[in-house]
Amino acid sequence: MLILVINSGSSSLKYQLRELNVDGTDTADPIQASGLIERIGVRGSGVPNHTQALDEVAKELDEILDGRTIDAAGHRVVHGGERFKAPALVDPEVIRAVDLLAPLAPLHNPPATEGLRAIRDKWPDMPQVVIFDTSFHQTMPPEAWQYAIPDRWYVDHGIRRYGFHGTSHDLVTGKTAALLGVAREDFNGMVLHLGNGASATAIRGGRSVDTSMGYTPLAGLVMGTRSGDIDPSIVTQLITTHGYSAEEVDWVLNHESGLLGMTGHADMRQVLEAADAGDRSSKLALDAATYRLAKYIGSYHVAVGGAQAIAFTAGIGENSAPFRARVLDRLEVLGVQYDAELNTVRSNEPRIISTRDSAIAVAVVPTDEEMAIAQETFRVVDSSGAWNHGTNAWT
Ligand SMILES: Nc1ncnc2c1ncn2[C@@H]1O[C@H](COP(=O)(O)OP(=O)(O)O)[C@@H](O)[C@H]1O
Ligand SMILES: CC(=O)OP(=O)(O)O
Ligand SMILES: [Mg+2]
Repeated sequence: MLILVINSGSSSLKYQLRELNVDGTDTADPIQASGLIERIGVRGSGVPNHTQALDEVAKELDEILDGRTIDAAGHRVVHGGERFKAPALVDPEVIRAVDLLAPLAPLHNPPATEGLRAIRDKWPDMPQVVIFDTSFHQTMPPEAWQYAIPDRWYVDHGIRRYGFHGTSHDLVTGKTAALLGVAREDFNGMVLHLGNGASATAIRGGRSVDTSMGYTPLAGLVMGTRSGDIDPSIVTQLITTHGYSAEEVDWVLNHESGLLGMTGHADMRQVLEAADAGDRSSKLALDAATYRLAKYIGSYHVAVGGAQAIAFTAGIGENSAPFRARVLDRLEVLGVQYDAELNTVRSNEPRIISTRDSAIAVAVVPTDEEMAIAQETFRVVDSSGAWNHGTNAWT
């Protein structure tokens, strides 16, 4: 079985071609091809839109496929609104529904629908599945997702907390419960997905009950280029008093803030290096990022009714022992104790880095969104009987 995984970012397209066994499990060497097309729609890049980017992907794949056909495509879609609580098999109505969610994720959903349409046109018989970053968080109770704003803004515009990175939070929740040897339904804890975009999720009974991103992926933690939480009046003041346009403010908060805004570096490795070399703004940025994360962990300890574990995942969470140490040092008051040596061990396996006496276990658990998307795609197509071989998903 060959599954094409597509992750359309606002100006990039990542893909993986993965091979699964006929029962939907990974083969020994599942990644058959992978690639990244960047700077889509940026002037002078030569790739004006996601449709053209997919043309390039198709060309690259043609050589690797050598006559074999792809069995299905799975797309990461950032925003599924309230409608999509689970992955869905794509038909024309689903594409339209994703399109209608564009106002909630103007940078992310339009490229995703462009990708869905491009694949439909190129391989009309190939079943496609959409997997949403928001789905996992649809279990949050209203007290967690409702903002204290007039109800009509929710009713008329869909303004509420949605949350993102759900595919990763879901996968890591399952792996962490397994690592602890507890049933997923009995697992309470937090998952910290710390990549370029970063979010923390409170997990109670194996489900999301709160998460740090909000209406959009701009809210919450200090990220590579995003501010995370700020006072909303900053936005209105910049526009009404200081002459900025709404577009400029939106751009700066999403692309020129966070670590980049504070230090000149969006990449955590560079920030850590500069801080070690004595750079004051980098030290302050690390303090701000770890302080805010520690505050979220403290509040989620309350939200989940007492955490059994804290799981670190994604680029920074999996790879940066110094960043983890700086966060964990702030959690002593919760009885968290970690083993400084275990923290620095490099491994691709889920592992515990806390001491036996720690009141809350601390785990490092690798995520793999592409693997999860491929397996979900298989499961959805398989259970709907839509494997093409003669049938056409579009008729
Ligand atoms: N060894 C490391 N030490 C510190 N940070 C790291 C390390 N490896 C990766 N990172 C950080 O991980 C982040 C990227 O995470 P990743 O999950 O790959 O992001 P995304 O999928 O959102 O692009 C970057 O900030 C990068 O600096
Ligand atoms: C939703 C989101 O923030 O995604 P990413 O981390 O890939 O930017
Ligand atoms: Mg990511």
